[in-house]
Amino acid sequence: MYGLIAEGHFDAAHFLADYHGKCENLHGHRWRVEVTVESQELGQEGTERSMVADFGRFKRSVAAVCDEFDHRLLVEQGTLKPTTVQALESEGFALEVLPFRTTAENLAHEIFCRLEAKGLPVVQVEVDETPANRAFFRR
Ligand SMILES: Nc1nc2c(c(=O)[nH]1)N=C([C@H](O)[C@H](O)COP(=O)(O)OP(=O)(O)OP(=O)(O)O)CN2
Ligand SMILES: [Zn+2]
Repeated sequence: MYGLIAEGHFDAAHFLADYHGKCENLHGHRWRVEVTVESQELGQEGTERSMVADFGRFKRSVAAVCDEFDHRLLVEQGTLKPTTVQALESEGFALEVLPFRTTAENLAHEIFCRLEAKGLPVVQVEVDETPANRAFFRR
């Protein structure tokens, strides 16, 4: 098996509804993202001959997905009143409303799916909320 690993990161704010602790309040993280791709075979021709994927293409794809969350308020759909969402947007704040609770586990899964949709042979996405808090999604 061959593999590559690329790292990305994004800074964002979030809160965990129903948490019953300090994380229910709005706070921020610098999320670190580590993506692993694997393949039994290497490319046969062209730019990606003898590669799992071009490091450049791989890194840019990871960065592009991280950018979709960067400097945004990540909001689980339905956890803020529509009038609050409208008020924040009318102030010019960028929100990313997501159909899941914004845990590191769910973010790892979402990033996995977005990278897979770009055609990368992803096998694992690790998401660190802090150097001590790490989650991953693996398939
Ligand atoms: N399994 C998970 N547990 C928690 C998640 C998560 O995504 N998955 N997220 C949070 C919060 O987002 C929180 O920001 C991080 O939790 P916590 O470790 O409690 O906070 P600190 O890093 O500030 O830790 P201190 O030890 O208080 O400094 C909670 N749980
Ligand atoms: Zn948090």
